[in-house]
Amino acid sequence: MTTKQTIYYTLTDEAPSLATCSLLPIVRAFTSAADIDIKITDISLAGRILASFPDNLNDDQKVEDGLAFLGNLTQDPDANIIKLPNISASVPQLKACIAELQSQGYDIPDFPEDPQSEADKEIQARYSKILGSAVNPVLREGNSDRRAPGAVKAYARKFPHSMGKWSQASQTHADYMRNGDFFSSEQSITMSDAGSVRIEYVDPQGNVEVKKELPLEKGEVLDSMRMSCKELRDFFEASMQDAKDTGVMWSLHVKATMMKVSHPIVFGHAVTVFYKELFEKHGELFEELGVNPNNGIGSVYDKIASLPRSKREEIEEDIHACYEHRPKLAMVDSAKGITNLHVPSDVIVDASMPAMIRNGGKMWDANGQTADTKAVMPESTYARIYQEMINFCKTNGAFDPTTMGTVPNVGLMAKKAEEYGSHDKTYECKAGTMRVVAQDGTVLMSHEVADGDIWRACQTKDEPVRDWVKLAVTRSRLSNTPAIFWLDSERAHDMELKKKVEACLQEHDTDGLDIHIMSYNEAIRFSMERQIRGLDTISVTGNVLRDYLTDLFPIMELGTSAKMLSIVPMLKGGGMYETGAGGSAPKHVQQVEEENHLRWDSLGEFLALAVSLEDVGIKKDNQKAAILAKTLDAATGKLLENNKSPSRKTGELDNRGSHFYLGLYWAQEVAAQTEDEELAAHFATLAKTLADNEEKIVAELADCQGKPAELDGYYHANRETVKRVMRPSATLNAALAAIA
Ligand SMILES: NC(=O)C1=CN([C@@H]2O[C@H](COP(=O)(O)OP(=O)(O)OC[C@H]3O[C@@H](n4cnc5c(N)ncnc54)[C@H](OP(=O)(O)O)[C@@H]3O)[C@@H](O)[C@H]2O)C=CC1
Ligand SMILES: O=C(O)CCC(=O)C(=O)O
Ligand SMILES: [Mg+2]
Repeated sequence: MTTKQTIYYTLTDEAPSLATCSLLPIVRAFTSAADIDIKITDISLAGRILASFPDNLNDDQKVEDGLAFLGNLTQDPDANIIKLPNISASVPQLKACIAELQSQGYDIPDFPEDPQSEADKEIQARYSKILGSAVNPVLREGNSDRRAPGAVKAYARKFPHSMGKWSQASQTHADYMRNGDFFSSEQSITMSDAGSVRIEYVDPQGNVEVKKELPLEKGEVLDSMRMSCKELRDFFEASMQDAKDTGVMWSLHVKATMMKVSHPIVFGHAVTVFYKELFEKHGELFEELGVNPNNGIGSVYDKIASLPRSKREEIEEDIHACYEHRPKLAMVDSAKGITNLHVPSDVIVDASMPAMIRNGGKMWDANGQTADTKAVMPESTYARIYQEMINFCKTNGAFDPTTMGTVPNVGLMAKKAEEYGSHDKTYECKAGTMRVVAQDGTVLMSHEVADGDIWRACQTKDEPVRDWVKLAVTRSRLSNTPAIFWLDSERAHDMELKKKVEACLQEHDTDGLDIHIMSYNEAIRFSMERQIRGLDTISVTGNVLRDYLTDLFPIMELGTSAKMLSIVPMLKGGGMYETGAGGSAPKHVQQVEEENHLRWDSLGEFLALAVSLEDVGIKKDNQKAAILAKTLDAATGKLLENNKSPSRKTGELDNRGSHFYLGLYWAQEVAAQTEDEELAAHFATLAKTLADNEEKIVAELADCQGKPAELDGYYHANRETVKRVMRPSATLNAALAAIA
């Protein structure tokens, strides 16, 4: 019996949204034959802004709140969602998107940076729900299972990506705080019963302000920690001085998107320390102009644009004067003069550190040359693993993608676990005490804080931890691979989790499995030692390491994390299939605009779709869906084997061309299978048409390249225009229309 099933496919931003326009018509040609409806749900940055201001829009401008819809859907055991990467917006990105929408005639308000009136405060509150990583935490109602499927690993071995050379004499290193950071102040408790606690601030006079009441579940772990503002600034100063003295380039790596409250503050301190004299001299004016260093030095350029020319030039000269006695800064775009301190969302640690390590420990300087780098990640908790990998590469040389083993990840992610759910419990403090107090007045945790210190609390619920341990045991069993729980003996939080993990493991059959608990440095060394011997090791980690490691290892192994299979088995039974583990690659859109070539690789989408279809097959007993899943995997394997992935070079096969080959191979696979003759017959014609016209279609897809492509918008491009750009082959379009 077949019941119609809907797969919700997200419409996001930038390169993935362009790719969707080309891929979906092909996918729909297949899924319609299995009675599966693919429904687009808009969770793009522009879509989320429009959905937040319905009262400002005409009826024909109003849009559905796609994120709220999908958020509810995660609670449905039948949920089947394919989630592409989306923009996690910094303030500059949000403002750019607002300006674009306004220019298109949407009467939405400006982002009030310093709201005074109640009305402005309300507008800012709506916008702050859209800022940073606002999508993933809503949808991720499950833990994370990310790995490189066999076919992908085989492809990387056959067609290895380039790897930079590592020299033993490399000056590159990770630099982090030794004292005064979150790591050195972490406290943690586990709730023996359900109950509520209060987060309180006590001023030096002893007055108590309740910041928040927090209902907690039985078995929930609650942490609190503090970063000293003074020690952070002293650290930045010393680190910049050391880089200057030793002639190494300076680079800051934070996650201002996901850690959307604490990391922009950290970023802002780096900006005001680096450009110290500038902020000392023009502090008052900057205050008046509304310069916010947390938005980067770009904010200074932005706000001084309206000043009289002579004043502006004076400030620009003062900016340049700062470079004289500071170390070289790593560049995001040396041609355009965009530095690492321009915008907080340009350098995102999970992708930027692996990219540097893959590149022999080098980043780009202002002259477009590569240079050894002091990679600064103030918070030492996780920064230490990068130093371990750097040491390892200095000793052993660069990893070899043709022989190295793989490190898949099982990540604790559900219900905003750990630091990634801490934004609504993060405070930039005044001097006094921050504490967590039980209902009966017992002080459970407490920190002395000084002006400007950052204090935060993190929650980890019991149910996700149990599910995570179970997922680790299941993956270890199914893949016959050792699993390492990365739990640091120096961390209060991890020691609370360790008790739970040990108890939980007792409840599972672990006979014959190789399961360990190790501190981070030990765990990464163990995994890398095995890896260079071609052996695989599952990393079982908390939420931040999930994010970091699922870029770090894939970027070494596969060149990009876009090629990962990324599954979120939802706690309520549904499934979310994320595509890859990387982002939305803004550089790729630029290339389309300039040369009409999209180098985005949709392999993550192909992999996600196959597991999504497999799930429909099982849950709905839909045999056709099961066949489509199997044949899609086979087609993806063939695509990799024949190297039909997009090339980076204009004129060569791009994203659209790789979609054509996927369609061709998929049709051929369905036509060739014998389990369902009706299905085979249905696709035989498509297979033949596509094969007969291969040369013509590939030529049509190449001929359009080499000239600029107009998308009519960046954040909110015109979908009809994008369709024309992304579907330029009349022959392919006709073949797909014929089967519909
Ligand atoms: N799941 C999610 O929703 C995520 C969203 N993001 C968002 O994405 C944006 C960019 O983040 P960033 O840190 O630069 O990370 P990205 O992963 O987008 O970029 C790193 C580099 O990886 C390569 N890459 C990534 N995906 C692909 C792909 N599918 N095909 C080919 N190459 C790929 C590109 O390299 P090259 O340019 O050399 O081709 C790219 O420049 C931000 O807005 C961020 O918030 C980031 C991570 C996850
Ligand atoms: O949601 C985000 O901002 C990024 C998520 C991410 O990097 C990841 O899950 O790997
Ligand atoms: Mg990531």
